[in-house]
Amino acid sequence: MLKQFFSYYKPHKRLFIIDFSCAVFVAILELAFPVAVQWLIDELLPNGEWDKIVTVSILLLAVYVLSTFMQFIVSYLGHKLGINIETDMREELFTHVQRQSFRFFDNTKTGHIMSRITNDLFDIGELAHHGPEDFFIAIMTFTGAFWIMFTINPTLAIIALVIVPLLTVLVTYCNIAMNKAWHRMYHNIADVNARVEDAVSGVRVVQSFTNEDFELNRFNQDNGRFRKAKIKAYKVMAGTHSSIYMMTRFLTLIVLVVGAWLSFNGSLSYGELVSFVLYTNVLIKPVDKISALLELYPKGMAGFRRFQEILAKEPEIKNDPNAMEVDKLTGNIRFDHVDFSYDGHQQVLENINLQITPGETVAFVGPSGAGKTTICSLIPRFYDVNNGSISIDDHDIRNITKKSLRSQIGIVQQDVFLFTGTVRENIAYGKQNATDEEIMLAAKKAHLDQVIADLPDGYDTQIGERGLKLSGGQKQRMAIARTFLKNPPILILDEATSALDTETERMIQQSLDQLAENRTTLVIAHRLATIKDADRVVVVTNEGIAEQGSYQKLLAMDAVFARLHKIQYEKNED
Ligand SMILES: Nc1ncnc2c1ncn2[C@@H]1O[C@H](COP(=O)(O)OP(=O)(O)OP(=O)(O)O)[C@@H](O)[C@H]1O
Repeated sequence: MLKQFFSYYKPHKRLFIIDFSCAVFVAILELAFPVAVQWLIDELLPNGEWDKIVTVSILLLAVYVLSTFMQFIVSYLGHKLGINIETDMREELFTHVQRQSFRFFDNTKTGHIMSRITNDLFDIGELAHHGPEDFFIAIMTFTGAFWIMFTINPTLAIIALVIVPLLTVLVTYCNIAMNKAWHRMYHNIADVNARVEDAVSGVRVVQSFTNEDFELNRFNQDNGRFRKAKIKAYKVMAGTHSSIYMMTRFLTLIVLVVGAWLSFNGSLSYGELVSFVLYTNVLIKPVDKISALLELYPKGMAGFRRFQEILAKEPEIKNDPNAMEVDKLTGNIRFDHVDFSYDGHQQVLENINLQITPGETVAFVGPSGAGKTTICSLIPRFYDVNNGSISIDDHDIRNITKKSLRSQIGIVQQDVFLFTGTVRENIAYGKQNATDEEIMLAAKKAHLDQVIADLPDGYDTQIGERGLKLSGGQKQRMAIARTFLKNPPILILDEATSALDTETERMIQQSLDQLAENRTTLVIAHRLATIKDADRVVVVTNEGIAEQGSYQKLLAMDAVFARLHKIQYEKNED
């Protein structure tokens, strides 16, 4: 995992080298300071060489100004390196998530994805900045300080070193405990995010059921679990820091007492004693750094592991290496012995055979849950069939690139999703490089031009998050307009005309009829009145395709369709 982690430094090698070199320079200066102090006390002070003392002090001042500048560079460039790596990872993750198939989103909570794209990556960025730099500098200063201490007085240096194995055991133990604690905490914050996402996007349902207290209760449970996990993580962290603090102070004390005794016996000069105590502090600093890394490393690595987990999930629907681009399909769709299951256990479609000719309008009707939407979801390869095949214009859709296949299919759903932005941007979603004229023409065809003219800023009106400032009918017309703009040869209309008043429905139906002209159209409709003019009606039941034919023919057959028809018209008469 570390190897994978370091591969993210590659594009920022130069930045890393500059940052790292400055950090090394700062560390060397730190090692040099006690030597200068020792020289000052033992050589210059007893001989009263004031001019030299002043020169050395000025030199030290210059060195410290330079060191401060280097510190600035280390801090600035180091963080820049961290944020660059974080940005790269975020882009990679976002691209990867965008490539995922529907099944991934069926099984992954949005809040969890958000958590990984924001919180996790923030900690990874911090680790990317501090991790290798602090680690190497800590090792360097530690060995440097120890080596100098050893040359001053080997006995005292070895006494000081005794603390190292103790610290190693402590550090390892804490590392394991903190790793666990942070991992748990990350899992819990992802749950909180998922809960917030649910409650906020579903706030209208929550409020209409006056279920605010219920939601608060569920939120509090997740939030409470997160609080508990975080407190535990901080407790482990506080224990780690204070144990390390105690050990390092204890070390200073030992060095001072033993050093004083050696000095009393004449084997250590005053300058050496002072320099030794100063070096003990230099020796302790890396331990402090490592203990800070102790906090960062498990956090960052826990985030990185979760980041890798998502990246390891290969998109289920992939392009075949030999997949071809299609330019203009005519819309000759064929289902050949198609079986499909969402979960691999429960069969949703079994042995479906269907042939749709170019330009034909086929309506799918049948009881709820029979698989009408599923049939239509297989055509743009939102899911792949388990057995059999689907072909368009005699090409198996698995041999066509996903992008070119989907560019040939337009989908208008009942539950229209619009993006935060203007009317213009939302219509243009159907064709990124559309001209204003094309956008206006599409709006006109969708009977939306008058509505837009009445909006305060016309095409530049902000429609609110997910189009909240528009009515249901207006949203649907926006979806129709952007499909007009896309101009695909194949059209899927998923219950596009339900839940609207008669006038709006009539208008939308007109737009849809116009949209369907010269295209192969699949309509999933519950309201039989809207499909009277369909070329063919396909009745889907839990057993598969029960019957198909023209509206009138199916009525005359007096079987499933006639029964559905009867139920619906009796209901309407009621
Ligand atoms: N994403 C999914 N994951 C798992 N099961 C699903 C998924 N979507 C639908 N199903 C199941 O597949 C079956 C067929 O659903 P589908 O939505 O295709 O039916 P439908 O005929 O379009 O129903 P409706 O008329 O109510 O929209 C149902 O049992 C449904 O629970």
